[in-house]
Amino acid sequence: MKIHIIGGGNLGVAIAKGLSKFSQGNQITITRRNTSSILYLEELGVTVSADNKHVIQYADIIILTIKPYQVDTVLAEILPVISNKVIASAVSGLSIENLQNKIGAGNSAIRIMPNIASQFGASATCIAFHEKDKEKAQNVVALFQDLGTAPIIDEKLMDAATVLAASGTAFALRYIRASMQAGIEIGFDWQTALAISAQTVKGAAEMIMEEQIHPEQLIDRVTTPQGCTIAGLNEMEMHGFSSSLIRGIKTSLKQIKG
Ligand SMILES: NC(=O)C1=CN([C@@H]2O[C@H](COP(=O)(O)OP(=O)(O)OC[C@H]3O[C@@H](n4cnc5c(N)ncnc54)[C@H](OP(=O)(O)O)[C@@H]3O)[C@@H](O)[C@H]2O)C=CC1
Ligand SMILES: O=C(O)[C@@H]1CCC=N1
Repeated sequence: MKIHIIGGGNLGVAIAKGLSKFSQGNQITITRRNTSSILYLEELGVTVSADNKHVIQYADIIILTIKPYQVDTVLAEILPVISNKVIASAVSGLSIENLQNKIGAGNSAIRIMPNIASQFGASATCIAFHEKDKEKAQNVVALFQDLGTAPIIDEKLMDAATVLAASGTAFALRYIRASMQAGIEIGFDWQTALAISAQTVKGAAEMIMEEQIHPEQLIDRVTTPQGCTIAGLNEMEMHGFSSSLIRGIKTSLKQIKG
């Protein structure tokens, strides 16, 4: 397929890199106004352009990875030269209905919420679309399945997905950083502490995904009675570990909803 990514920033580049590695047989074009920092993507076989319209008429899927306030400018530029296109938007807060109204009935609006782990084929990309576009959305779903998981969700959960799955990357990284900092305090150099913390999180996530059980069942396997784990966990909870995470996620959601 021919994939046209508009907005070669953090997310757009992660998707382009992921597609070049994990989704064979696609032709990828990525655009931004100042291309100098992403020209290296050409070495991965990705076409880089400052012209949003460059080969767009051949695109099977157009992916929007621009900021909300950049949408109208970009659409004004591309709409005169496209018709009958699938436009997959990762723009946070932009509803399918709003995008569909902007792009007209001749094109299809699909909403996607990937995260930057797309680059490593490890994103959790939530996807929503209207029933009329069910068939056209299948290519988008298949594409993002190559980049990790791609659950189809009800659009009313899209803002929640943004926070859980996209902002969630930063939340998980902050846990890893805190764990690393503690690791330094108890005797490791930062590199060793970081490597141990990251691998431990990866191992925990793999167990959850493999066994598909409640985390507390796995936690129970680690917490030896009178042992160090339960002592540490209880101390963390007394200082608001879970509640601070929950409050943070709910605050992020409020920020999107405005
Ligand atoms: N970062 C993330 O983890 C995630 C982000 N999102 C959403 O994705 C969108 C992009 O986020 P993010 O990648 O972080 O933002 P960035 O600012 O990193 O990327 C946006 C890119 O768009 C380019 N751009 C701006 N105007 C135009 C234009 N007229 N034509 C073409 N390109 C343009 C900018 O480059 P230049 O100025 O050179 O044109 C910039 O590189 C946002 O809506 C965000 O909410 C969603 C999920 C995860
Ligand atoms: O922070 C943001 O607004 C964007 C959306 C999710 C991740 N980054």
